[in-house]
Amino acid sequence: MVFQLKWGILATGWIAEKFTVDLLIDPTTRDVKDVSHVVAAIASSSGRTRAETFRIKVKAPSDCACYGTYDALVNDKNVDIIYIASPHSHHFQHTLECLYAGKHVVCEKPITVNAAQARILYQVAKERNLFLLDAVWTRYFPLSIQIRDIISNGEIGEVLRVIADTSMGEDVDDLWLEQKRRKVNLDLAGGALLEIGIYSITWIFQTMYHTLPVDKRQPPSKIMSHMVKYPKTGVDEDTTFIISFPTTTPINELSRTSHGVGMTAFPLASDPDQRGSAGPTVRIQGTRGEIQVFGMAFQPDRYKVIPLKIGDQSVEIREISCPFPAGGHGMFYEADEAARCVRDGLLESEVMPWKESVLIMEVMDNIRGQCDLRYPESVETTAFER
Ligand SMILES: NC(=O)C1=CN([C@@H]2O[C@H](COP(=O)(O)OP(=O)(O)OC[C@H]3O[C@@H](n4cnc5c(N)ncnc54)[C@H](OP(=O)(O)O)[C@@H]3O)[C@@H](O)[C@H]2O)C=CC1
Ligand SMILES: O=C1OC[C@@H](O)[C@H](O)[C@H]1O
Repeated sequence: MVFQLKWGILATGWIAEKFTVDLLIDPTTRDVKDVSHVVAAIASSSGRTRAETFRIKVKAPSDCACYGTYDALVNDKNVDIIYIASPHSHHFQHTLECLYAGKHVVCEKPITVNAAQARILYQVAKERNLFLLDAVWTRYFPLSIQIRDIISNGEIGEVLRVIADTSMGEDVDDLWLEQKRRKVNLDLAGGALLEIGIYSITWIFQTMYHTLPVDKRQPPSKIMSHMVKYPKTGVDEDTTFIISFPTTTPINELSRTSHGVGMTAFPLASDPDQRGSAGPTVRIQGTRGEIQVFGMAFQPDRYKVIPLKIGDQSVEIREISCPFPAGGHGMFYEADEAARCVRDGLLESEVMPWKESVLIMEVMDNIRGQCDLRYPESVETTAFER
């Protein structure tokens, strides 16, 4: 039996289009036969015409409802789950609105602006018995799953250092002048850390934290950071951080730490020619070898497993390519995960547990706190404003 999930799309911007197009791709093209997706409704706060134009553009069926308010969408009885694609400044309010209306939710990254908001969302989802997913898409890729498995199987030994760089190579003044100004707008919780630095943190967490058995996962023991602000708006345009974790392998009774070095920037590029000439964007370094990930850290397409050479033994390097099937953007993987969780009556996904999602928000709070980046109270608030 194929389980069918009926989606509502909240907001019609850039990523909403990518996600909706991916939802409409036949799942069997990626060898998925147990779940399928229906785009049941689309809502735009800019009016019904905008929602209808979006529906036609993404080629959603003509019986898909189009609304000019988010309120109408959350009250549509034909919708099981809502994908939230508004700016992150609005994720807390929009997710609460959906949960209070009894809808399951997949919310774009970052799930909220701060950890306090995320805790409230997960609490409400729990109380109302609703599924809620932090849609940091990269985690759900086959590439990420394969890499986590290689690490969990011990193939590169204990991971003691991860270096992850998510830097876009975008002119910040151009961002500010263009329609993409959301990314550097303080009022919309802009800045490199929340926009793309979250992917460097994702790589650090999914390789150094998530690969441990649940009862061995420990929060970071220390975080250090440095930020460069964009003078016109005060958001960060370039942020670097070190996140240390306690390890489970003390040396001579002394505690030992592993650490992730994360970088993120708008004006610099981690993969300048987009062909990997500058090297990997993520390096996962273990005591018996290294995994190198190529391509933008949010959408990598290949990786190498490089065993440590010991003595004269020959070393076999494996290079694995993971293209997205059917011309997809790669967002269908998180949708499939959501469908399976809803089908199985789960409230959270094992791939991105609520606890880990909150921890990641705490890390970003900590970095912002160290570097004095605070958003307006209307954005940081934990009050629900109807
Ligand atoms: N996973 C990924 O790869 C990506 C994720 N993202 C995340 O998705 C979210 C949206 O990003 P993106 O699509 O680039 O943003 P856009 O600016 O392209 O779209 C955001 C949409 O949100 C709606 N919206 C509601 N309130 C506001 C408001 N006050 N100001 C502006 N827009 C508003 C609008 O849709 P409408 O008028 O229809 O209501 C708007 O089109 C962000 O949180 C971002 O972090 C972004 C890009 C890639
Ligand atoms: O989340 C993101 O990942 C993909 C990028 O293109 C985009 O700018 C960013 O928001």
